[in-house]
Amino acid sequence: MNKTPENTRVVVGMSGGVDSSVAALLLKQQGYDVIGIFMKNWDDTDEFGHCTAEEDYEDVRRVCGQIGIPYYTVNFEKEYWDRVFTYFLDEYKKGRTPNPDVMCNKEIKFKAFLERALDLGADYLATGHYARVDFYDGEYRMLRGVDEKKDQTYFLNQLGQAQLSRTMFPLGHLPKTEVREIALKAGLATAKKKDSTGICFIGERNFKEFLSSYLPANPGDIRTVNGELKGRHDGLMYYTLGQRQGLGIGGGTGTGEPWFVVDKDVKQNILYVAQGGDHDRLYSDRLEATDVHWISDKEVPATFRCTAKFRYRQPDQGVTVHMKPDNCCEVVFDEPQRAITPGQAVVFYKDEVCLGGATIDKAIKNSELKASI
Ligand SMILES: Nc1ncnc2c1ncn2[C@@H]1O[C@H](COP(=O)(O)OP(=O)(O)OP(=O)(O)O)[C@@H](O)[C@H]1O
Repeated sequence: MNKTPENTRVVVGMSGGVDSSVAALLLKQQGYDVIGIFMKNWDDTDEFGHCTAEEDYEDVRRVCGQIGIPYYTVNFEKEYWDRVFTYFLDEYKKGRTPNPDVMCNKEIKFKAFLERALDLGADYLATGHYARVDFYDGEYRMLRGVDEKKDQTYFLNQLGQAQLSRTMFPLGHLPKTEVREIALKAGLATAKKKDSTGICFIGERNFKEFLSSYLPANPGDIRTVNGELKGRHDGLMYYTLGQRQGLGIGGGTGTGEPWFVVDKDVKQNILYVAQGGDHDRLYSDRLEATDVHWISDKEVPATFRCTAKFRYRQPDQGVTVHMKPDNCCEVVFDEPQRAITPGQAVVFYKDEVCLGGATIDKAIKNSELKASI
């Protein structure tokens, strides 16, 4: 049977936000057999019995009613806990800064959820992500969303051929402003809803309080890069490289500039700080990464040039990638980079195409290399 929109079933991941609402609306208008599914991954009932997932589901219900599509709910709390939250805590325990959104896309949205959608007879899973999929030279490719400010390929870097062959991103070719306009024109209940923020599925939290309820805090010394004692930290897990706020130490001494986190010594439990947001200690020339993943199944050269992002929304940086054994790589930067953070993702691009990504393990200065020869 020839596939037409009418006989193509698409499950849309409905978050109760404007993006997934418009994704579902557009697919329905194109004639697809659309089903909306809301995923619950976290029990977020607070001490007052208030639960944002319930409010979001209420929005999903209203919007699906307006669009005229059936809707269901699935629960992946256990999978989220086992595959995303456990990793999240483990990374913090190691003094690293994890990226739960990347892991959630890999393990939940485009694994557990996609599998469930296919079990329900869907041909595709669609989401409101700002990214595009195309088929070129015998393979699926993931391209950046055309709205540069909203492009979400950074978080989707772990998808592969199997996922992309079953994925639709109906908003990838639209600017966000147009998505809002479409929602307003259609009178969708979520048209004016604010974009979601905070930790993936867990939402906006007092980060310190939240983390301390899962991991014991281990206070220790704050020292300058010259070893001078500057104060006490509440636990290394609360701090990220390049961070300025929340150190509890004023300027006033030395150069008078504010203090920044420049290093963490997990073994000795010391937080290292230096003055000035552009301090030399914050910069590195290359990084080592693990768990390298390529979206294409074609063989990757041992060394190649491309661009990379080391954090979401960073402009692309020129790099040379050297593949290493055991799925590792070394990434050499054209220009020194600030605050390369272990645990975060490095994501590779060739023009519009997202090539894949890896987990940053270590930032390295060229001077360290020379010193060790
Ligand atoms: N609870 C959920 N259930 C099902 N799908 C979800 C859920 N949360 C997010 N998604 C899917 O993942 C996409 C990206 O999620 P993200 O958290 O980045 O939301 P967003 O960009 O604010 O989008 P939205 O406006 O749809 O909330 C959503 O557009 C939606 O398709």
